[in-house]
Amino acid sequence: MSHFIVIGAGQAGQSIVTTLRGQGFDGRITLIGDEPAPPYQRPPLSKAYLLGEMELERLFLRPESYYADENITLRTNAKVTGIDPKAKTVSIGDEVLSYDKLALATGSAPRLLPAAIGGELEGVYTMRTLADADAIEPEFREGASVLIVGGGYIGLEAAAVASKKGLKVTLVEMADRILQRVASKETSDYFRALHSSHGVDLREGVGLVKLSGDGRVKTADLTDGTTLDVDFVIVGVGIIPGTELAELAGLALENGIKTDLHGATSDPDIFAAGDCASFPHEGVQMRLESVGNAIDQGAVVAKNMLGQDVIYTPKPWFWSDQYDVKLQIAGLSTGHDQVVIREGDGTRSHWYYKDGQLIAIDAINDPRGYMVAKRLIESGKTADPDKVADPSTDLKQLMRG
Ligand SMILES: NC(=O)c1ccc[n+]([C@@H]2O[C@H](COP(=O)([O-])OP(=O)(O)OC[C@H]3O[C@@H](n4cnc5c(N)ncnc54)[C@H](O)[C@@H]3O)[C@@H](O)[C@H]2O)c1
Repeated sequence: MSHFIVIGAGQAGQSIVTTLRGQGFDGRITLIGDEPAPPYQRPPLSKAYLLGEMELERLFLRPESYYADENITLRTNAKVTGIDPKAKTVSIGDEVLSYDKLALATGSAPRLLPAAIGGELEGVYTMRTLADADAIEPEFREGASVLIVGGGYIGLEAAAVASKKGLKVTLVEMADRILQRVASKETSDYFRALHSSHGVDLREGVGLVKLSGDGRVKTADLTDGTTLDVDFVIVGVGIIPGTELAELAGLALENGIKTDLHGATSDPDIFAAGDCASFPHEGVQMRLESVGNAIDQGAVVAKNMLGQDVIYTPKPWFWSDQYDVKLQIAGLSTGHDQVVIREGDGTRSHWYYKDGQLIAIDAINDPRGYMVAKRLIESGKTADPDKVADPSTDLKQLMRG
């Protein structure tokens, strides 16, 4: 009987095994993860879970009984230590498992601050895993002072939770503006104003010089010359794709584990999906760090592991919850040459165009605008910018062109 092994029990790994069974694969499946919990959703960790508004079980992607019901061997707390592509085996310490097809869904790890600037002091946290969220949660005491390093989604979502819980929040972003890697200037402007209105001391173009303390962090020296007293620090300075096993196995790497349009690595029996994997897109090896990518690319990889011929076409979508604001993003705004702002009753959306073509939307409390733009983008259609900007235009009319 064929044995398919999936390394990495996150969103992409779950998508692969679910799709394998959904497609009728009746061979053996082993899903291996190094965390104690079964596959769970990460997005709520920096939002509802941290706020104490979500039970642990609701984080799980499937009830624990699912794996036995679907005859999937779920190995938790198991760290794969090596892959031998010639022998087609995977090692977990001394244990050796043989595979027919293998998928790497090894995700990513948070970038850490160097020990030389205090990154290893107690009270300095990253925010990626359930264990991270559980470790930080007790620090969220009303009146405590937190420094957040990094103005990406991790930093901003953590800042929103901290502010809501009555902490004194300072956030430093080294780049000129928050969200520079992932969003437009217009969207950065909106979120800067939102956080400032909630009392967050948000400093852009400011980095960290050093964290100090006797064992536990007490102060932070910043590049703007100030020194802050801090109770704890959250570091959200980006991620590093999980390529170590692939590298040890001699697989090709390029901006992550290099895959082709089918999600196959340089070894035809080994596939990769999710944060760890790059794929060809418009002349570059692109990597998308998102739940949507993990799910969609995972599904494509599963089908191709079964010998189908499915090509991965990314349809990027993201979301972020901060205070009472829901940001929904479809498409990629990179390279846009025009931004159209549409404002309605409590809604706002930024529509991005390149050479007259709608390429992305950032919708702020505007689920209808998001749905319409997402459909247009995914079907390669566009919408007249003047009509988009006019709040009296019925969104359904945009769909008709
Ligand atoms: N809602 C969502 O979609 C969501 C939520 C949370 C996390 N995530 C994802 O999780 C991953 C990690 O998130 P993230 O926010 O850590 O990564 P990120 O790469 O999106 O943002 C990191 C930010 O830190 C800044 N930075 C780097 N070094 C710094 C320093 N020394 N001092 C100050 N600023 C510094 C960078 O300029 C950047 O703006 C990303 O893929 C992110 O998209 C997504």
